[in-house]
Amino acid sequence: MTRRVGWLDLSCGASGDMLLGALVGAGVPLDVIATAVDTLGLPVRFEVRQVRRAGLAATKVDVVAPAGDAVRTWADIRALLAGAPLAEPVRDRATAIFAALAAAEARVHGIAPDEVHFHEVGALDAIADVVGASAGLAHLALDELVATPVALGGGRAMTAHGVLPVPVPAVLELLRAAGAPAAGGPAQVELCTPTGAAIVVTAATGYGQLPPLRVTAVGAGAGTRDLPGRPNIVRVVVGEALENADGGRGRQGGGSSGAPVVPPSTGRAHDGHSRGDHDHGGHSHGGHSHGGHSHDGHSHGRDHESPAPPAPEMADQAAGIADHSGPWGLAESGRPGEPGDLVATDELVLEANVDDLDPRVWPSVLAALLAAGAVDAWLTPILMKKGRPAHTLRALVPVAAAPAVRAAVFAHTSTLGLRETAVRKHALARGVRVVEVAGHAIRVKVSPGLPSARAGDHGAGSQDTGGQDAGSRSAGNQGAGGVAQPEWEDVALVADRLGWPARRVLAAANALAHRGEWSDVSAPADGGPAPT
Ligand SMILES: O=C([S-])c1cc(C(=O)S)c[n+]([C@@H]2O[C@H](COP(=O)(O)O)[C@@H](O)[C@H]2O)c1
Ligand code: NI
Repeated sequence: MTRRVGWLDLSCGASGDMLLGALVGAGVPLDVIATAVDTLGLPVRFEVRQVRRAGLAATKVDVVAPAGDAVRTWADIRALLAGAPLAEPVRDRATAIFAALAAAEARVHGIAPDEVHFHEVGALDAIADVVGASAGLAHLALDELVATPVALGGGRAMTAHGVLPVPVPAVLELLRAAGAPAAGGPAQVELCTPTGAAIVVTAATGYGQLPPLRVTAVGAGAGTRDLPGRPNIVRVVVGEALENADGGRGRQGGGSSGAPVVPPSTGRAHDGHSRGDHDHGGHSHGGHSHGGHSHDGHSHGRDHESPAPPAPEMADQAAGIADHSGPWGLAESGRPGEPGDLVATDELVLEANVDDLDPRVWPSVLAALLAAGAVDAWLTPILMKKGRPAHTLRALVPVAAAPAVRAAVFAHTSTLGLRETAVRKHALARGVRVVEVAGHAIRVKVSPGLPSARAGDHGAGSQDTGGQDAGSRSAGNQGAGGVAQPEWEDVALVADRLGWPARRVLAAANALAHRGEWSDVSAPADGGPAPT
């Protein structure tokens, strides 16, 4: 009998939405996934679109869920899964995935599994990822699922626990418990999330390179961000095992597909959902405070990844990823940037005058251009030929992203043409630091400014007027020529979590930045949106 074998390429990490995209890309009907998730009766839905990641076509699955979802306990989720009319294999696998997450959280925080309160990983979109992936895997009906070692990334991630080192503790614990192979890097960002790791270690029957297969389907699941130089995707390959393909070579693991597959080292049964090394039994639930951190919000950073950036600003904007070259980015010469360096890049400005688009469409146009790789996109009201009120749409675009942004302009607007101008952009070398406002991390973009601007600097705060405006021009201990800009998305998120007016959070972040009271975090958090 033909054995159906799947292979996961996790060389760019793993997250729930990337795995879902890979499954859909490999031919799992979205309906199969959506129908399973619908049985839970949660206010979530899926959106699927085709995108490009570093030039490769990939399937992007987004879980659309209301913000501000409640924290759930392991018991809440277990009961939700137990009570839903799910197919048994789907329920079993989803329960096993969350059981693995609960066991990992419990160990990391030194509490019992029943005391675990999930934050991000218990949010609606994570539940949809887990149940959807379980349904997709059941649909593929694989006899084996082999995974490459998972790329973990590095640096720091901003989470409901505050700023955590990457790999985050829950990911490491999931890997340890499953005996799964992994490696740090290749980028200094969070490449593998707890949800991604939990799905992988629960579903994988072994680890290794692509087994000998007659390939029948290939899917590429996209992460949210398009990162220069490295496709931010998970790939799944499905095929029929070539049973004699090892030509008599011994096999390293229990895989029957002929591949040198290494089984997980814990000796668990590989039925796809049996995890003998965890205590996932029925429990009662108590309160829990995760290791003294505050947990009153959610951040859903799901993807990751960065190449060695050609221009730090591009990396900043595309991915919220710090450069790898030192705290101040790469100088024009290519050497690690020093404070005061100007970093120059060649980019394009794409523009078109448009007089016939429904004005309600414009915000989605700007969003689409940014998603396609534009560094910035903006509108200017104009009066054009024939006295018509209209808009000029402009996008600042790295050369490599121009094809995707051009395509997005034509797809999302009514224009029949566009103009392009080559521009040279000069950006101050900058780094990313993190300040904490009432226990919540906020990223701050920091540059000491040009030496000429710092010439009259007489030391930190010497020219500062205090208050919230001063924070943006007087970058902590960098002096009056410097710049420190709190990330607005982080400020808004923290304001929401604290129930404070955003201007109060902004003022507090600016004051901390002005005093240089930040942590030396060279990689920005990945839990929040990319810095802009
Ligand atoms: O939600 C919880 S409890 C949580 C725990 C941990 C630990 O490592 S402990 C980390 N995180 C971070 O949340 C985001 C989202 O994760 P998903 O798996 O839901 O995509 C991510 O940055 C995790 O590192 C959450
Ligand atoms: Ni945790």
